[in-house]
Amino acid sequence: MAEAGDPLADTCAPTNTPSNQPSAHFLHNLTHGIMAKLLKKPLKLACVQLSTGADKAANLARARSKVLEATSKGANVVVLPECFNSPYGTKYFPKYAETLQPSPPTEAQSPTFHALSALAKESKAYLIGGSIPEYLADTDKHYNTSLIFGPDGNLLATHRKVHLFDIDIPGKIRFQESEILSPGNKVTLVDLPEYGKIAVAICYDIRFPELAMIAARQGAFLLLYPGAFNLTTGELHWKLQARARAMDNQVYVGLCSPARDMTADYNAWGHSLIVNPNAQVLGELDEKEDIVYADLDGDTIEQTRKGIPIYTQRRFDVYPDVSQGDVKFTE
Ligand SMILES: NC(=O)CCC(=O)C(=O)O
Repeated sequence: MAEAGDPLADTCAPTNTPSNQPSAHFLHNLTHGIMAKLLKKPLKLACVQLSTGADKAANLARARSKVLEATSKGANVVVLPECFNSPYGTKYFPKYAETLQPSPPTEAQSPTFHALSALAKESKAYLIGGSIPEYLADTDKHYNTSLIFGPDGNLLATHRKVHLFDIDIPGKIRFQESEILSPGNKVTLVDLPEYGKIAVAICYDIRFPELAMIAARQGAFLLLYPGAFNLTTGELHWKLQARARAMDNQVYVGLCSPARDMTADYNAWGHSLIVNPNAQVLGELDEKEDIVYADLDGDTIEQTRKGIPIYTQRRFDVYPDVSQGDVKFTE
C-alpha cells in the first residue's frame, strides 16, 4: 500500500478505485465495457467450411447452396472461408483475381461480387464473403479481400488482409503472400444495424492482437476471421488464437476455414469454430465440409465482463490505449 509522501503513490493508484472522482479512463472503460449493450438482440452465426477447388463457377455455386442451407436453419450472419472462390496459393491469385473498382463492379469484372450480393439478398442474411483475390488496376496491385454484404444485397464494407502470411518454418512450410499480394491498411468495423458492430479480418491478421483489441474497444461484439491455417500451424495455434482473442477482449470470435483437400497444393486445417466471450468453444468442426452454428447473445458478453471486469481495470495511465491512437478504419 502506498503511503503519503511515497513517490510511487501517484503511479500506483488504480484507475478503477479513484479516491475522489472517477477518472476519465474509468468512465471511458465503463461506457465501452460492461455498460454498453454491444449485441442488441440474439443472433445465430454460421461458419460454412466449404469444399473448394479450381473451378470458380463451381465454388460459387457450392457456396450458394451451403449459405442457403445455413439460413434455412435460422442463421442471421453467415461466413465463408478465406479464398473461397480460388485455390489458395500465390500462383493462383493473379489468375483468379477480380476487379472491385469502380464500385459496384460489372459482372465481368467481378462475378463473385455479384454472386455474393445476390446470395445475401436471396438468403436475407448478413454475408461475410470469406475472401477473394482482388486486382486493383490503378496501382497494379493484388490484395486478399473480404466483401461484406447486408441482407438487402448492398455492400457494407471490404477488408483487405492487413498482415500478409509470410512464414518460413524449415522442413514444414514456407509461404510468402507478399510475392504477389499487397497489404491492406485499415481496421474493418461493420455496423449491422439491428445487432451492433462486428469486425472482420483475414487469417494471419488474427496473430496481431492489436487489431482485435482496437475493434473490441470500439464496440465490436464479434470478431470474424475467414482463414486457412495449414497442417503445421493449424494444430499449434488455430484454436488457441481464437480462444485468446475471445478471452482478451471478452467478445465472440468465429474462424471459418475451407474444408481440407489433400490433393490441393495447400492443405487447409479446417476446424472452423465459434468461441464465446469466456473463451469457451461453442462449436468446432473436423476437417470435412460442414457448417458450425452458434447462438450469440448480449447477456453473455455482459455477464462475462461483470464477472471478470478487465474492462474497468485497464491502466491507461501505465500503458497506452491502442484503440485511441491514430487508427485507420475502413469507412
Ligand atoms: N492464410 C493464412 O494467412 C494462413 C495463416 C496461418 O496459417 C498461420 O499460421 O498464421
